[in-house]
Amino acid sequence: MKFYKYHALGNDYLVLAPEDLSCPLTPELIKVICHRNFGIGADGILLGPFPSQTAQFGLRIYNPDGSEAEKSGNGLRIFSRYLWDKKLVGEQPFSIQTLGGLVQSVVKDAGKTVQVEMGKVSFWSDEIPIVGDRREVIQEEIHCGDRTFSFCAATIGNPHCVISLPEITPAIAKKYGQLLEVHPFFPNRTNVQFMKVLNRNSIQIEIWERGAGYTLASGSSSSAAAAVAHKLGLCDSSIIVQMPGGLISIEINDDFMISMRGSVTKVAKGEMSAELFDN
Ligand SMILES: N[C@@H](CCC[C@H](N)C(=O)O)C(=O)O
Repeated sequence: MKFYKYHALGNDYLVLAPEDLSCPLTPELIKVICHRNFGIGADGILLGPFPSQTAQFGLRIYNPDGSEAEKSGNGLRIFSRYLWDKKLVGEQPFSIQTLGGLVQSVVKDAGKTVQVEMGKVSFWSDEIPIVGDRREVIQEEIHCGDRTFSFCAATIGNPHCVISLPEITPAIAKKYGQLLEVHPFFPNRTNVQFMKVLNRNSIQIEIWERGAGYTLASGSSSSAAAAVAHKLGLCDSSIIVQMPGGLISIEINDDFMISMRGSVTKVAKGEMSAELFDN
């Protein structure tokens, strides 16, 4: 089975074309393919393009635990670059349908940069989803292990839990991220971001991704964390998000529509061995 590998700031994805699948992409198969020792290794799989009734291209996004994600910012930049590499798109904007909604994408700088109109961030509990009465989830308390955090919840198609702290570390994201991902507040689990506001136009985040664990960067996490910083009045509408893997630029309009811009790097193309699927 043919595969293409890309990374967006160290968040790595495999792109598989539906017509290249030699068997159904089951959760078990996804786990093996994404495994860093027993497979190729990836933070997720992008399966597409599919025909779509509403967009030029349809995309399915899978986490390395085999679950399906509604949206992925880095995944969308990577998939856009893949479409550009395949000469299916050029310099003009194009649309992609995900389970988490329709986005507009444009490839720039000879494929090195992609800008995605990611859609709208909502803080409404029923849209995220998060348990309890319908409300915008802003600075509520959540108990987790030996800590109680103040958090905001948001969705940009996929769910996010954003915690603002004076200092953040990878260790904090790893220790509490895995507990918050499966916290009973979030019926569909959640992505988690620990955020440090640096100034009116920049934040730093550490990320724990639903279904993937600790990652070096995330586009939907950048969008959600920047939207929270803006909603809380801590940042303006143009925000640089610093992550261990690098920087993403976020622009937020008055309706919390998000424009995300960042780099993509092509890593490899190859052929998976049938032996990989033996067990
Ligand atoms: N890496 C992604 C997010 C991928 C999906 C996420 N793990 C989820 O389950 O929602 C990004 O760049 O946004």
